[in-house]
Amino acid sequence: MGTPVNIIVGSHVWVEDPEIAWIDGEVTEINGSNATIITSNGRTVVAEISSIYPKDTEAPPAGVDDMTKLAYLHEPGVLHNLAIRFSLNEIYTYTGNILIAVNPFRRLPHLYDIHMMQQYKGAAFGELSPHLFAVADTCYRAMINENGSQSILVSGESGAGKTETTKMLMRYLAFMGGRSGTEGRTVEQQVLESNPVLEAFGNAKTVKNNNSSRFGKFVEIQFDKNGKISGAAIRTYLLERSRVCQVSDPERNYHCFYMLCSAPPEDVKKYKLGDPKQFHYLNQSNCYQVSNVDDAKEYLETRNAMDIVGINQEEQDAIFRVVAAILHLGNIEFVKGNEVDSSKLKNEKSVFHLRTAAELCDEKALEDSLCKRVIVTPDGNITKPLDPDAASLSRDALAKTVYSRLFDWIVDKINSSIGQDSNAVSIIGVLDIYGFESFKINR
Ligand SMILES: Nc1ncnc2c1ncn2[C@@H]1O[C@H](COP(=O)(O)OP(=O)(O)OP(=O)(O)O)[C@@H](O)[C@H]1O
Repeated sequence: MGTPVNIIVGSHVWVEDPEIAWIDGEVTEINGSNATIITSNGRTVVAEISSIYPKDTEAPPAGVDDMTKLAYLHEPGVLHNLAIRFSLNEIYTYTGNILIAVNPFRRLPHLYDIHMMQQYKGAAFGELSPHLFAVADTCYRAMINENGSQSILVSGESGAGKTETTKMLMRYLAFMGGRSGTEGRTVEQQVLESNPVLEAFGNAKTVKNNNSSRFGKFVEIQFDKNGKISGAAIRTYLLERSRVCQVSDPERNYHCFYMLCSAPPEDVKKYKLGDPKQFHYLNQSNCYQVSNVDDAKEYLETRNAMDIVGINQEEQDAIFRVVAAILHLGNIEFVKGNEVDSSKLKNEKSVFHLRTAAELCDEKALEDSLCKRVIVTPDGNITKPLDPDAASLSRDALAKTVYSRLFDWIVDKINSSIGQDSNAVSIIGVLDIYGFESFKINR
């Protein structure tokens, strides 16, 4: 990336800065492979020539809307251009036909209203300011004109704004391909309405994002020969299972657990729940609340969203019984049993939680499945007791499996209620795959 050959005394350059990443300055001296630079904030810095980059002094003060127009396409040049545009409330910038979005972390409703959609409808790519509607519009037109399916990939680190972007893309596609005057709710409405349900079960508060999707999602919008939406399917990938039984400060488990603990008193009583602090799967972290989120309200809204996507009351009750059973399962503790390397339930409290979790199945079978392992041999099955640590591990494995199956079941249910069109002529797929975090220690 570096072009050290061009750097001479008097060159305007970018040099690394510990606080603001890159700072501009002027080279005042060159000594072997080092350059002395006076930065624009008045500091004198000595840096290796190979680590400094030329600055385009003729670049427009408001930046460029397509990064391919930059004289130097290097990291400081790109970041500087995005920063200037961001300071002018321009959160979108192109690099060729790729759209870069910088998360504004505040609502900008004027960017996404119906007037904006109307402006982008049919406009050539690059004719108007960079916008995700331009990407969606190009995609839709390519599908119609070339009679072929299209995909949009939304990628970025956690908290970058992928899910919000995906929702806006879907809104635009619904605006273009939505049917008007049909009876009942349209496919596109149903897809958008399924978001709160998926988020309740698949999103959690993380260090980077209070509403982080812990699964990847591929939304497939199906179109008929007239370019109208005729069906849709949501496919999910890689739900983060470990979160169900392991959370650490300042993160939370999946939203649905806290919602259920904050449900109206009759529901809390029915599922034998209470303060989230009582539950092992929730109290490993001290974070129980998310700022500006009312879990009690979210519970009612999730129930309402479930009604809308076609999950009936009986099914909703079954779903929440499973969620509650997982919390009870997590509170079952084990101590050493009478035999060597065996385990038994620790106390009456553990018996209560086992019994409650077992309301979904058989109590004895559940206890055996946690405290014993069945080994299949050619001579028949051998049952081996498990020590308390191994029993806790099998409890956690069960919780994770039950939760991920519950999640898959909910996704299937949403899909069957939205309805797929087996005669669809083409599809537009939007892939929103969750951001991977880079920690000092990756677990
Ligand atoms: N275009 C936008 N306008 C306003 N706010 C936004 C926009 N994009 C993102 N945000 C804000 O940033 C937050 C995080 O965005 P989002 O959940 O879409 O990130 P993500 O990339 O999907 O993260 P993760 O991978 O963790 O799920 C949102 O809750 C919202 O508050």
